[in-house]
Amino acid sequence: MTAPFNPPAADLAGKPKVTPWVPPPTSKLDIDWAKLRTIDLSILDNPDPTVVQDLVDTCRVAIRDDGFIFLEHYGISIEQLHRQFDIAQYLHQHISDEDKERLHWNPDESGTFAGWKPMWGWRSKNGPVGQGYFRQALYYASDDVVHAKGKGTRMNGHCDFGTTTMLFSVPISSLQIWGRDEQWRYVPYKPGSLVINIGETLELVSGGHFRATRHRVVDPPADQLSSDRLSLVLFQASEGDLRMEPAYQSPLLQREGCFDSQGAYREFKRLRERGVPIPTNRQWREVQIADAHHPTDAAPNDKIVVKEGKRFIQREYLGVNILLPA
Ligand SMILES: O=C(O)CCC(=O)C(=O)O
Ligand SMILES: [Fe+2]
Repeated sequence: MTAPFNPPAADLAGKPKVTPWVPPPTSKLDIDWAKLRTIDLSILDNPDPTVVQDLVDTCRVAIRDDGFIFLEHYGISIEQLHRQFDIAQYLHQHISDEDKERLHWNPDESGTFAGWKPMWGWRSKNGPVGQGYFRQALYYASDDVVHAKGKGTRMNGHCDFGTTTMLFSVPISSLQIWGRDEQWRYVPYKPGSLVINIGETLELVSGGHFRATRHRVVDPPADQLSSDRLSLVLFQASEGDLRMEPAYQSPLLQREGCFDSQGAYREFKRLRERGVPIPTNRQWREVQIADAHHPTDAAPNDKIVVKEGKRFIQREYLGVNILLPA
């Protein structure tokens, strides 16, 4: 049984009055949505062990094959969830120019990924230490200048470098995942649910049993182009000093060994075989954050390679080659 989430009341004295966020309309277009499995946590309370076992089996397949999973009935009501959107909307509507400047994302000095980021034209240079954090992002309605500069991409294709990421499912469809059939597909909206996205650290630690799936953010479908998109995301941190190594002592790896078909795990295995030192969690995320580019900026570490007629972006971090669909 999940413990009830019981935050302080919204109308406590001294709290600002926050206007409710109204979910924008979903896309009515006929879209070939990504098909994700759902983990309904309330099933864990079911007295029938076969029903619970079914959930466990679904979970295992979703973790290994999809890496993107809907989570439902996790102990937070849709009203409580929407309050987080109210607050995010309030933040973006009320933040002053002075606070934008004071809190401007400055990884070189703050050493974190947190901070206010403009629509484009990020100032970051080098050396940030990415920690787990909660992000309230506002993707503005499609803008001709940004569209032309970024060619419709709002965040370049990537795998999250941490353990798990919790994305609040949102009505404006911009998030796309790269399927096993090498096609980008939009993630559909499932009101009130969280989209759990497995990151590279977990793929590595689990010896490839958990799949980190590539994803990106693009302009929404044609009927949503004029809507702003609020996106609330919780990134889970990992211990910076740990090496990006599988947890060989885990009962699962002892029993089944490592699962060799996947991205990050396979790349790191090659590194080990070549005798190159395995980076720590901190080194791995720092090198990636330092290289994070807004799609409107040049990305000097990117190389285009063509494999079997398909164009890929190749990046190289600490001797590991990352291949992303272009
Ligand atoms: O805004 C989204 O839906 C996804 C953002 C994302 O993939 C990221 O920040 O890592
Ligand atoms: Fe991501």
